[in-house]
Amino acid sequence: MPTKDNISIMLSTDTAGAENSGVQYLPSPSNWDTPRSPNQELLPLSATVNSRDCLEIGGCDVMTLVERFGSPLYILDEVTVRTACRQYRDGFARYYKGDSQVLYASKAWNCLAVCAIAASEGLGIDVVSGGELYTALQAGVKANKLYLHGNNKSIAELELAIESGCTIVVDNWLELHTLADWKLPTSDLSGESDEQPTHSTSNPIRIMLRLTPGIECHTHEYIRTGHLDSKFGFDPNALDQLFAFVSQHPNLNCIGLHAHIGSQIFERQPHQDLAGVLADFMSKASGYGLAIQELNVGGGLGIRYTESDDPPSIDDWVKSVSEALMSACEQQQLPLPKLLSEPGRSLIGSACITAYRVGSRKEIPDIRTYIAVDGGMSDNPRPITYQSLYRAVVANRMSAPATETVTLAGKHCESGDILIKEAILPKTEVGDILVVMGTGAYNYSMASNYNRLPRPAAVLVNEGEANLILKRETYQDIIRQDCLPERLMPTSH
Ligand SMILES: Cc1ncc(COP(=O)(O)O)c(C=O)c1O
Ligand SMILES: N[C@@H](CCCC[NH3+])C(=O)O
Repeated sequence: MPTKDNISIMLSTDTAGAENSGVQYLPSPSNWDTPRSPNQELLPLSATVNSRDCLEIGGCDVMTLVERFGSPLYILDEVTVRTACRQYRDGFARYYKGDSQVLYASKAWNCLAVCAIAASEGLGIDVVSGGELYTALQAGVKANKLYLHGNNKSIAELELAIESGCTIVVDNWLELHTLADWKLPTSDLSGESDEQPTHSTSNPIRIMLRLTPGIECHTHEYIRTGHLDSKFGFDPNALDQLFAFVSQHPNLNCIGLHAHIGSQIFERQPHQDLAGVLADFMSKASGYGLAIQELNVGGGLGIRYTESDDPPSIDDWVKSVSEALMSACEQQQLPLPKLLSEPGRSLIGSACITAYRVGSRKEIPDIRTYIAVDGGMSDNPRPITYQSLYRAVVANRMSAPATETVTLAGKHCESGDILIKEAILPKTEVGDILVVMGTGAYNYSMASNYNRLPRPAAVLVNEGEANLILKRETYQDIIRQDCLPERLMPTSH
């Protein structure tokens, strides 16, 4: 965390042209005592600049981390993740008069260490596949805090969820029928086993229903989910049929309703509207005898990727959602349900940076200068997928004034492999460490081996210590799943 000593170092380096150098992105000193909302910062909360003019995260010099762990390197700041978890958790405890539970939407970054951190802060985990569920279980997350999503869950995924005892967020009729007809284990039917059946009418399957709320929000069309024309959730026009079906199947224990409207949202109104819509749905469900105990408003709060992004703070978002749900329940004279939320990006996005080494430079007079780094769309597919904007700094010369506009390119065999189209940077040299900020969400989790690049390592930093949380892949890892039929072996040629 920032200390008085490194505050003065930072101030001594930022006198010349700080507004135009990497130093401009440091969290503001006036807010260091009361941490700012992580989703409103470009750099992690612990970011400082040391006497070598190098960026430090979690008390670790980024240059030194790259020398030790190689590049590209995801660097995750523990303080920032924990701060975001606490701001959500404590915010709901403060503003919402009923019970609440924050679930980390682990699709943003699912791995053992991140699941373990979220769980240690009292959060549950939202998983969206057998792989994410397995990881969370292996990280020691308790099944009663796990919720399985997915619009096309396989039988094997449902089995894992039922066996482990996590809650299933049912998305569609096929899944609902499958669960309603779920066979009891044969051992239970024969009565020969002492083992408790995983479910029965006396121990029904715990489900929630995902409903499409019909709410539009302003975000990229690929990451909008709450509008009627969405592949996710039950159509709100078929609620009578849905609630009637669920109420007639005693081996389904429907404890709650869920909706999620989209991701990277800066407006507060859509989530306030959602709280009202969910309260309406809950009231309708009670007409069918369904005792809904939990309402889940999903995730979606955006983060600052560039100076012009202006998301509400976590605290503001939590307050407005809590107040909206309390007021909707009061109007409809409903008891306050347990309020669940599922933030992903705003919990982890701003906690991580990606460090690259600068390589080749190509100057095309009067057109553009390309600077290439040693990663690209395989470690951060967001720019090429959603035209997402990022900002970068040169980590080993944080106070050097930015003097040129360049295009930051990846190393993939793809012209669209551009991380930042117009990066304003100091003149870079081969070997400089270029840091792209805000890469905690949907970077590692969407990473690929395109062009057979090994996926980068990730380190967790805190108070001067760096722990590896993901090993860098090797070439052996790259061919691990390859099979070479015998007739193709070199000796048979
Ligand atoms: C069902 C569900 N919950 C939670 C999230 C997390 O969203 P975000 O990362 O924007 O908070 C998503 C992603 O959009 C989602 O689909
Ligand atoms: N992958 C998207 C977010 C999708 C969230 C899942 N519904 C992104 O990178 O912005």
